[in-house]
Amino acid sequence: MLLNGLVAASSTVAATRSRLTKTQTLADLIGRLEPSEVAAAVGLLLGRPRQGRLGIGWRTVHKARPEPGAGSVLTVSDVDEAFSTLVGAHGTGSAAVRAQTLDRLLGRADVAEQDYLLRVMIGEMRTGALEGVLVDAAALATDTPKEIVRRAVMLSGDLGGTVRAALSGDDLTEVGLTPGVPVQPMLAGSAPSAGEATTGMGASSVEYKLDGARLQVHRVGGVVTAYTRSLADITDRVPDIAALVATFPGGDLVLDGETLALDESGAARPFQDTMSGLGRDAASALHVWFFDVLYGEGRSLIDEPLSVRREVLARVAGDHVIGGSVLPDADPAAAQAVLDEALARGHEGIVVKSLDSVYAAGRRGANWVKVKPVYTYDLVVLAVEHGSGRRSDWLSNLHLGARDPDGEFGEPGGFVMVGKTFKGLTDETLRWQTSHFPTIATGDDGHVMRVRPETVVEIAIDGVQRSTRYPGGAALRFARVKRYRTGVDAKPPSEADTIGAIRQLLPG
Ligand SMILES: Nc1ncnc2c1ncn2[C@@H]1O[C@H](COP(=O)(O)OP(=O)(O)OP(=O)(O)O)[C@@H](O)[C@H]1O
Repeated sequence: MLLNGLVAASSTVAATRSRLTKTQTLADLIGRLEPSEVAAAVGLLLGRPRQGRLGIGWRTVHKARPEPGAGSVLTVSDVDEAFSTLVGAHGTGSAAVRAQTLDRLLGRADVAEQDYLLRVMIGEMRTGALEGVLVDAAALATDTPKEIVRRAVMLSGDLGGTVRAALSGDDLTEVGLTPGVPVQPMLAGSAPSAGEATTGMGASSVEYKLDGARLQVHRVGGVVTAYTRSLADITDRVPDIAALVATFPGGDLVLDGETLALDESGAARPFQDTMSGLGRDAASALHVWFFDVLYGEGRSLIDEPLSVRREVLARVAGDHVIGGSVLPDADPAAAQAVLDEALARGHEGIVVKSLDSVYAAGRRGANWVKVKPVYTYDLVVLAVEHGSGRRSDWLSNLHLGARDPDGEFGEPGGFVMVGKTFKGLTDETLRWQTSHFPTIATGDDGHVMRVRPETVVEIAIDGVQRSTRYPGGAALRFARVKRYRTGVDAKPPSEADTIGAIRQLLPG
């Protein structure tokens, strides 16, 4: 397929708010792709080349931009090949190879194609929200139920591969959970109180919500591998946990849990300590509690109710199962008692889970509901101001954006500014952000450095007020930085909190 077909489809998708039009446009496009082009095309559409990061900054690209060509000659495969050359170039002479590759590629592209490629190459494409639409489009193009495509993507962790398999006529229902292949974790919705979390839930498991880092641990043929929330392999940073899981009874396993640093008295330590434990070799202070099992006793358990999974978990992980209580029916007072107990032990809150529910990989829903007494939101840094006074050498004040998936207040899939903060930044965090943001800068007027919207930061607030200054009509009150969602605790911008969630806190 010619690149310009993909660029045209992509601009149709960006120009409409109708999910149906987006889906149909992409379904048409998918229907015209050769199976061999699918992975590259999906990568281009999502702004995430299948080769991974191309290591090209906006400066290089702005310098490198040659005169546009006539267009309509580049194919998706040409682009894919050029990207492979770019990531494959190492060592002496690699700079010249990269410059030449870039020049050849862009010299054959017209203006629209150049713009598209540049945005993909520097990672400026904001299409995280497109993943769901692509799943629907693949379902439509191959006449497969959406749920089946979605499930295959979650279980294989590979959207491009799933679309290719569907196009080639493979039976996607056969894609199952495979120990060793990490799956998107199930996520929690939220409720303002224990009472509201239990409403309508029926029998539930009310668990402590530990303020650590999510860990998915696989054991295959005795070999243990641990993954973060965003499915990065961190086995070598949690050797004690890997050794512990190696001693659990039975064969292959997939466990879901939380790792946390504890002090000598057994009390939870601040979140930063967990992170530095993961960062250094001194991982011995890290403990782990499991709250779910996805594979065990010789079979996949994701379609079993939580009640069954918890029984297996108790047999497999024994003392390492997370604390909490099982409630036979909705019982606000009992759930509140578990919340009080969790807070008294220094935990963040509780997660109330329906005992009837299956493990819905990658889903945030009503079957897991978290309750935390402090409001925290994961927002995206849109820009950062150069500091003044004591902070004049640092990048300090952050401009914070909430996700706007439907384009209610701007571009669909974009971000709406809801506030600024320089509170809560430690010297270490200031140092980190001062070196990080220039690597993703898209412009700098000497006061404000604009950055690609990809850094997620967890912000605590006291509330939200009406605002005429910000386009979403909402401004954060007393925003302060809790932590960056990077590294082991990474969260992608496509999962940041939405402007809708922030506006829910508006008074009256
Ligand atoms: N008992 C538990 N059950 C499920 N998750 C738990 C539990 N204890 C701690 N967690 C953590 O809580 C997270 C869900 O809550 P929360 O939303 O506050 O965290 P998050 O990482 O910001 O967001 P997300 O819900 O998007 O994962 C899980 O990802 C997991 O890391």
